[in-house]
Amino acid sequence: MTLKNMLMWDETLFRDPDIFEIDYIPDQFNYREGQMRELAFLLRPGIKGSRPLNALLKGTPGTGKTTSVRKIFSDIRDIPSKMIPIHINCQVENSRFMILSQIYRQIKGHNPSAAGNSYKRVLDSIAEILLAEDRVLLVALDDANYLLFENELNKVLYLLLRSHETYPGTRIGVMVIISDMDVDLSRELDVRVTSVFSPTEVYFPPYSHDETFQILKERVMQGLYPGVLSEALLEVVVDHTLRTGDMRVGIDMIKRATMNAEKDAMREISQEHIHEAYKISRFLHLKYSVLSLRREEKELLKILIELSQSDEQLTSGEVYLIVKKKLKLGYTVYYEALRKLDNLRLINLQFRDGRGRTRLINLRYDPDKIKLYL
Ligand SMILES: Nc1ncnc2c1ncn2[C@@H]1O[C@H](COP(=O)(O)OP(=O)(O)OP(=O)(O)O)[C@@H](O)[C@H]1O
Repeated sequence: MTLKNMLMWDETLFRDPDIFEIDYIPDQFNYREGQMRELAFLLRPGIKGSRPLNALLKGTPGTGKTTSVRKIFSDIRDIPSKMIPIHINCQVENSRFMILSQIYRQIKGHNPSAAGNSYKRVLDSIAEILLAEDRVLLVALDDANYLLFENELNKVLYLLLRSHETYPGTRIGVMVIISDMDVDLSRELDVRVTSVFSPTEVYFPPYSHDETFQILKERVMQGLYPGVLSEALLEVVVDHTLRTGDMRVGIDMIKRATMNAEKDAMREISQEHIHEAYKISRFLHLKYSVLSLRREEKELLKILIELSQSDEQLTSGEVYLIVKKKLKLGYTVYYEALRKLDNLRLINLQFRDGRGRTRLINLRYDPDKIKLYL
């Protein structure tokens, strides 16, 4: 095909490409009825104006937590309700000030005034609105594992859940969403928070083989023309998806495989198209984790990559000597950054027996792959 013909080519295998977008909310959302019911039960008091019950949603990435919350929030907005539901993506809004500003923005439709440049002022304004309008606030902290650094989760929960002490009459409920199953919140939260935060836990188990197959099949039927992806090859996609445990990988693979087939001007996806797609889609997690890092965390990761080229086992103590010189970070900030990389599963931090605080550091991905996103 000439380049011109390629640009003009308007045949597509996608019936609706939006179906495979990352923020698409599916109409068909099966296998999560139990969790949705439980959430509805917890939130129900908020509709009438009481404080909703707090919830902790747990489950590995891509098990439908965000989608469940978005669907319930959309239902709440459709009925007469005193509750204002606010969804916060903590990968993006990762400090107390940013979260409060985002809550304000979602309520008012614009930024807090420039004069309100402290979290306290923003919280004052939010409380004022809630009291004046007799509204209840429900805040979903999605991917709250990103707030486990620098004590942000404690700070945010403290402000939201104890707001009635500072602003009597305010009612705020919180949903904390965690996708890292190794996180033990009871160890992360301090007493001032746990004394007011005893959430009901709602668990999102990984999807089974059959569930994954049905969910992906539904997407294919909606998003692609008939015959583009055979059931046998869909099985291959399902196997890869189960291996990563994240439904997003399957959805992304189907999109990429279809684009690969289009590029070859084929009407059907082949095994090779899927194979090529998986090479990229399996790194979805890596990509989003690296993109969410702060500047100094990225710099630290670069140093770890550089040092990992030698055969020496990396230890936290030795790496610090280099980090101190190159990045001028204090030990606490450095150690927090290491912990974050470990939490995001970019590195593995392991205790070494009998050597005090020093830890062994191993990269979890091929350094060349990480570099692609740095
Ligand atoms: N039961 C389901 N039916 C249809 N699509 C689903 C279902 N569960 C998950 N998905 C799809 O899988 C993708 C990931 O789901 P979602 O973002 O809700 O997961 P999550 O548990 O919030 O992940 P993370 O912890 O990484 O934020 C989304 O594109 C969503 O539409």
